[in-house]
Amino acid sequence: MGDAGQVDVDWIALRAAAVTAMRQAYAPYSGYAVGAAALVDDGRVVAGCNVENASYGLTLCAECGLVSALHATGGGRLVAFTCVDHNEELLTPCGRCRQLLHEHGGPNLLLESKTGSRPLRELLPEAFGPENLEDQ
Ligand SMILES: O=c1ccn([C@H]2C[C@H](O)[C@@H](CO)O2)c(=O)[nH]1
Ligand SMILES: [Zn+2]
Repeated sequence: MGDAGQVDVDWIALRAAAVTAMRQAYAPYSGYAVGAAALVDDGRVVAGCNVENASYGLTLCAECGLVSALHATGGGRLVAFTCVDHNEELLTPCGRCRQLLHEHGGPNLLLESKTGSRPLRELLPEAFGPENLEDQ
């Protein structure tokens, strides 16, 4: 972490972790391997790959594995995220995964893009989140 809440992100290292995860993908049905990696607020890097199923609708996106890894290794908040496909090209998370990332990183989570990075709030404006369930 740097000053004033700024985050120093090694995007190259993060992308390398996503590529490593992508190579572990189980995607025999779509043939579309995905790997995701994220920097956690304590400096850890967590990653995940997509895991498909013969019952297609049960497919787990790479982001699902990443969130599971986040909690399995100690929890924390996601601060920076990247995701690559089988060509090692950046991909934008599906709608469900934007919501998933919002839960664990909030609207300011940085997502790598071809032109730098952008906060999740730009991809998921006016998100529904945990704060909506307060004061019940
Ligand atoms: O954000 C996304 C979008 C798609 N996929 C996976 C799901 C499926 O296995 C394959 C094709 O949709 O890509 C992800 O892992 N993350
Ligand atoms: Zn998804």
